[in-house]
Amino acid sequence: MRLHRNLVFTVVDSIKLIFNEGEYADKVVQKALKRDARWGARDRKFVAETIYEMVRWKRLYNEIAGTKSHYTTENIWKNFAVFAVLKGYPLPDWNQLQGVPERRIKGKFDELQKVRIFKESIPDWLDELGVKELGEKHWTKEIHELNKEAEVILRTNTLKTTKLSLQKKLADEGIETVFIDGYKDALKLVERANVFKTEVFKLGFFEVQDASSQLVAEYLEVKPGMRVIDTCAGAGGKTLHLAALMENKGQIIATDIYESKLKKLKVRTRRASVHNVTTKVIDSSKVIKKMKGTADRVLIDAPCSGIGVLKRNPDSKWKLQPEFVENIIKTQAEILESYSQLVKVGGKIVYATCSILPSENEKQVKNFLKNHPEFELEKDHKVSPFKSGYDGFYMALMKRNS
Ligand SMILES: C[S@@+](CC[C@H](N)C(=O)[O-])C[C@H]1O[C@@H](n2cnc3c(N)ncnc32)[C@H](O)[C@@H]1O
Repeated sequence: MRLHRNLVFTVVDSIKLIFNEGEYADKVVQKALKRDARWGARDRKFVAETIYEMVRWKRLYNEIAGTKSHYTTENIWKNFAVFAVLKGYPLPDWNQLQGVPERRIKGKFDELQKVRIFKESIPDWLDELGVKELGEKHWTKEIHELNKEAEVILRTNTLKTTKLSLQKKLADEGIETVFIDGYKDALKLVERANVFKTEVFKLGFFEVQDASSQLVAEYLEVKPGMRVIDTCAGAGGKTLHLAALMENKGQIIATDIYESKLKKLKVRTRRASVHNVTTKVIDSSKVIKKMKGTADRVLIDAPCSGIGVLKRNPDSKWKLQPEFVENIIKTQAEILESYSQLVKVGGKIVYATCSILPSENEKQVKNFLKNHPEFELEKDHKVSPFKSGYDGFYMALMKRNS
């Protein structure tokens, strides 16, 4: 296990882009991986994982290294030194790594394990919010889990193949996967790999989609031939799943306020051979008005804090602000109020988020039901990252009775 100069320099430059230029970690990682075509799988793995680790543990490393959050190149190297020492890399004889206090780093790390904001490397406000919403014991478990690296999960596109056949084809391309109990169409990668390069991806045989997220479309109880509105469709992760569950029969109207996302959705439908989706940009209140009371099923996959998916987006810990969470809670209530009206009498809606905060989840549903006696809650499901090992999600199925 040796540190290679060009890989570490790429990591340092990438951290600058994320923390000083405000770029998104996943985009920066993608760019970094294109830097040298000669890098092998192990080099690429080192670059991607080290960038994510340095983002995830920023506050912990800052505290150990005595660096401030605004980064000079010198400070990034100091944080990198903390990473290298804690991961057990022998330090090379480079100028940037002269005089690294290895014993002090290890001692400080042990000392900080007693303080949650440092141990779990989170901002004060997020820790306070987590404790307030979930209670200290529950929050401590969830945030610990949310700091682990996300596994790669695939959803079989049942319009094109079966899970077993997909597993065999991936194995032929050198990618080992396993089934996961309780997730009908999911395959889990045994080892991280770039699945987007495979032939089976190009053929539309699967989508990358976390296991918890795969529960949402199923929760809506769709059937072939139904008219379904996916109100916050984004780039269509759940739209594609709905289409597969509906066997491409019936109609799905995918809406969002961003046209750019719906364009990506269209590209994905073509690859997945999905034929029953039309898209509509919500650019005025008329779009919603026109569709009132017309749907058998409505999915409201609401915008949220994303606290349930911190594994996947560790930079959200630093980008998210308390004001954003307060505002998004108001937006969710408005969205639920307005889009629930799209369903017919006798039809059903699912309200879902990728958050674990009751304020964004069961409390929203409770408030909505208080003001809407025409709806009843059939069931709801909280997916705990700690208990499941996957993303944190919430979903509630409600029926419109009158
Ligand atoms: C959780 S994401 C959706 C993810 C998507 N359903 C999927 O499975 O890939 C929430 C989406 O809501 C959209 N959004 C935000 N405000 C909205 C609004 N007022 N009406 C409709 N969509 C909205 C965002 O653009 C974002 O794409």
